[in-house]
Amino acid sequence: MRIDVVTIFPSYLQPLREALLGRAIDRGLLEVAVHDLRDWTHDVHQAVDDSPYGGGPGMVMRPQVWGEALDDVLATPDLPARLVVPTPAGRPFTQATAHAWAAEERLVFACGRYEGIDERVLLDARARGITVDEVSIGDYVLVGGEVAVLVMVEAVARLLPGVLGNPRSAAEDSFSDGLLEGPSYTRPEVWRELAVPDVLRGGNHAAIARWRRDRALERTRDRRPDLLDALGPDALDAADRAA
Ligand SMILES: N#Cc1c(-c2ccc3cc[nH]c3c2)n[nH]c1N
Repeated sequence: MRIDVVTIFPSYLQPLREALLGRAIDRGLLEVAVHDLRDWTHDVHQAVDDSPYGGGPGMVMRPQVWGEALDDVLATPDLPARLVVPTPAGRPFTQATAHAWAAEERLVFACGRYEGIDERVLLDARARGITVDEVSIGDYVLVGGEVAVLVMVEAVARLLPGVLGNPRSAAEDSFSDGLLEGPSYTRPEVWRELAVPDVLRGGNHAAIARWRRDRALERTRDRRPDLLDALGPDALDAADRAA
């Protein structure tokens, strides 16, 4: 997968080259290119924003600069691409989104700042046949799109074949079966007088699977009842309903 990020703060994306993702890049599983939006300005001040039509607080990012940047970035390399624009006004970015995007050849992320990007940039891209996704990583407001891109790139990249050491991790993590993951334990057996649940040390794999499912159901019921509602009535069997 090829990922391009356009931003006025390229250094914000440096964490993508650390740890697991850095190793995935080094192994050629992922290609990441970060572009400084100011490279497409032509004035001495390298202006990327201007006052909003209609008034209001803050500034809006100029369409000319974004248009030229996306023209170049989307054309090189010329791969089928999905343009992703993080925004608090976007559709929710979920694990399902991450799975869908993991199948893409290329993702191009446009990081807004200030009050966002002039709407015509998105309209123009769509008019030229580019798939444009306006997405939000949560119901809170950030200062710019860069942090959201870090979140989304990590969520997508970890699903790419070979990136995670154990592919079962992605298959069994939270949301994979519609539920939150239950609690995890490791050695020692007892720590500060707190013992690991006996079932996990017993070796009965069916009992362990049942216990883990029950803990996941309890946690989901307690913290995210909306996920249970989304599962629908047939998703839970009698044992689940008894949990
Ligand atoms: N995704 C996302 C966001 C944002 C966000 C994204 C882009 C910009 C550009 C200026 N301010 C921004 C906030 N805030 N909260 C979210 N869940």
